[in-house]
Amino acid sequence: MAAALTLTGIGHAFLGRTILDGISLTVNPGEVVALAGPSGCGKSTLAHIAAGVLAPLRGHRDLPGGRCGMVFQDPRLLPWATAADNIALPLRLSGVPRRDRRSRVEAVARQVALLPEDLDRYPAELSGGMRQRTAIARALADGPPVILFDEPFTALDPALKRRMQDLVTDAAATARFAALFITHDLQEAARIAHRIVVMNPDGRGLTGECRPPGQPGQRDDGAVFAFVRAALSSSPLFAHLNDLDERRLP
Ligand SMILES: Nc1ncnc2c1ncn2[C@@H]1O[C@H](COP(=O)(O)OP(=O)(O)OP(=O)(O)O)[C@@H](O)[C@H]1O
Repeated sequence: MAAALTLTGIGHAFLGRTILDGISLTVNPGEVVALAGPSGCGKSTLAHIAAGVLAPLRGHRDLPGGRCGMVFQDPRLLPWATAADNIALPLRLSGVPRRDRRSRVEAVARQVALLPEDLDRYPAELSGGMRQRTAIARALADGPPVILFDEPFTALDPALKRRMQDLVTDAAATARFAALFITHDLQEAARIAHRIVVMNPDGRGLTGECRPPGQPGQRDDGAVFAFVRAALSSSPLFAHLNDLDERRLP
């Protein structure tokens, strides 16, 4: 099976300071890969390289499907456009005729549980959760083979966070996109991912990876808590996950 996203030997530096080095990673079609690592290790930089919005100084990015969606912590909606028009943006950019856009917008809105009346609202009229649903619907709209999630739920309260995680799990199972989901929350990774990849704290290479038992969407809370407790207390893979090096933070 050809990978949906392959990063090979990625290296990057800002202002002469190496941020990433020797990062190689693949995500297969239909697979949700959580990318974990301590704050400041370069996860967002890697996501921007994977999305193609930042050219790496070293290494190669291969995205055979050509397109990818992105969801950020800040939903980044156009404030002057309704939810429907925000969701339709990728369709408009790829030249889908107006008459076909509405039905596609309604279909992805249903997938993220937005109601028809929400679609005519402007971002300022929507709650934080509804705005993030709109951002996810926008990422799904043109059916990209890969979606990159950059800590999308970090700012949400725990109940909403769980609901959004379930939404991603359901959408990934239905639409079969490949997802690279960046998070420093191991519990989140353990709920939503098929595979967890851990970055070294200094961004130079990967520490390793593991597969939590079971499948996303089928792990109950007990299984998730047991995995996280064992991982944080005894696995060398996660020993530095909660380290904080403020010199590497913006
Ligand atoms: N445009 C930029 N110019 C200069 N330095 C940058 C730039 N973007 C990021 N950095 C630096 O690169 C390092 C890695 O940042 P990045 O945001 O990729 O890490 P992260 O692992 O996503 O962090 P967090 O988990 O806190 O979001 C940080 O030290 C940051 O200050």
